[in-house]
Amino acid sequence: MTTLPAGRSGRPDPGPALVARTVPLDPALADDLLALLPPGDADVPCSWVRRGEGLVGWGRAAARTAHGAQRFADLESWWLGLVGSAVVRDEVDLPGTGPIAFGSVSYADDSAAGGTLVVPEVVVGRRGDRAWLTTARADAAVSGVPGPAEVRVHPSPARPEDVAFADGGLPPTEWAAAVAEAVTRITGGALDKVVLARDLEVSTSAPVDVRWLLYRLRERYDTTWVFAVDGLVGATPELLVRREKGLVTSRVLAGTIRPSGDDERDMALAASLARSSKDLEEHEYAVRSVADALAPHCSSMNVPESPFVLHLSNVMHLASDVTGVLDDATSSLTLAAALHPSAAVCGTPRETADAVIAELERMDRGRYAGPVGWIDADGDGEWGIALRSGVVDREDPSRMRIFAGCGIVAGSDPVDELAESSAKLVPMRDALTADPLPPDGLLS
Ligand SMILES: C=C(O[C@@H]1C=C(C(=O)O)C=C[C@H]1O)C(=O)O
Repeated sequence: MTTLPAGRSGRPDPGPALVARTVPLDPALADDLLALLPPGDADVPCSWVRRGEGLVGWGRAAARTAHGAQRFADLESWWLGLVGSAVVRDEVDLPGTGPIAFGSVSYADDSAAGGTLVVPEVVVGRRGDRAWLTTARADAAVSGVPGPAEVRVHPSPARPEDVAFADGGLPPTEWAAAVAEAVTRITGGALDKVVLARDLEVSTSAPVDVRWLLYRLRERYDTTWVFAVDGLVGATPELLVRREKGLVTSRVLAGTIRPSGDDERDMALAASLARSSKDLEEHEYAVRSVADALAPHCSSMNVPESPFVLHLSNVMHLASDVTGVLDDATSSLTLAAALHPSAAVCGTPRETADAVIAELERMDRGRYAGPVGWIDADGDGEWGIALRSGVVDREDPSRMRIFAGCGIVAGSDPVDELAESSAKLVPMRDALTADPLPPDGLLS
C-alpha cells in the first residue's frame, strides 16, 4: 500500500485534493475490459487496451487542457501537483495502479486541439492474471465512491448508420501532387524525409458511439494499442515510449507495404520490405530520431541494427524495438515530449520537415500523430503515437475526421503513397462501416 504525502510546493494549484483508492478485482470481472465502458458522450470512454490487457476508464474526477509549445510541461506540472497533494490508498501497487491520467496531445505546437489529461472516476486495469479497480474523486466530501458493483458488462453499442466519407483538407489528387512536390524538395537537397498526412470527413446519422469503434478495432487489430481519450479513438501499432520501473521501450515503425492476402506471396513481400533500400532508409531516420532523443535520459541503450517485419491485417511495417535503462527521473509524459515528433510522423531534419508539413498538408493534424496514452503517480506510463485514428467532432458528434500519413523519401512514388495512405485508413473506415467479423475474428 502506498500513501503519498500531501502538499508539494511550487506547483500550480490543482484544485481540491484528489482521493484515489485501488483495490484488487476478480480477474473474471475484467475479462473484457471494453465491455465495462458505460454508454455516454464521445469524451467519456478512456481506453488503452492491447491483447485483453491494459486500462479502461470513465467519468471525470479531474482534467486539464493546455495549448502551445509549453503544453507538455503545463500538463506535467499539473499532474505532479495533483498527485503530490493526493490521498492515495493503493492495495495492488503495479504500474498503472493508484491514480492515473489518460492523455492525448496535439501534433503541432500551434494546434487549436492542444493537449488534455483526464483522470477518470473509475479505472479498471488488467495485467496478466491480475486485475484492479481504481476510483478517484477530486472532492473528498463526496460520498458514495463507486465500488466493484459498478464494474459490469454493458450491452453492445449500436453501430453507426448511414456513414458517408468526403475529402478532407486535400482531395486525393492534390495530396498526391503535394507528395510529388515533397519528393522534388528532397531530391533538391532541402531535406531527407517528410511525413505527409491526409484526412477524410465522416458523417453519420447519429452521434458516433466510440465504444463501437473500439470493439471493432480490437476485433481486427488485437496486437495494436486500442485507445480512446476525449473523443480521439484509434488502434496504433506504434509505441512512442513505455516507462516502467526504470526501463524505457519504444517501438519505431517506418517503411510500409500492403499485404496481398496470399500467405506465400506476403512472405516474399515481407522479405522484399526487409531488403528495400528506400524503406530501410526511411526506417533508419525514424530509429535514429528516437535513439537520439532517449540517449540523454539513459545510462545504456539497445538499438537494434536491423528491423523486423510487423504484420497487421491492413499493412506490414519495418519495426525496431529500442530499449534503455533510465538514469534520471523523467516521467513517461516528458519522455514522450522529448521524442515527439519522431521522424516516423515528422521527418528529417525535424524543423525543415515540420515547415514542409505545415506548407504542403494544408490541414491541422489536431491530436492525430501526437502522443496518446496514460501516466501514473510514479511517472510510469505508456504513450503511443495516435495513428490509424479519428476524432469525434465536439460540436457535432455525428461527424468525425479520420487520418493517415506516409513517410516520403527521395524514392517515393506519389501514386504508391496514395495507395499506402488508403491502406492506413482501412482500420477506421472498416470500424465505421464494415459488417461484424466472424466470431473467430479472422479475415475472410
Ligand atoms: C503516419 C502514419 O504512419 C507512420 C508512417 C509509416 C510509413 O510511412 O511507412 C509507418 C508507420 C508510421 O510510423 C500513419 O499511419 O498515419
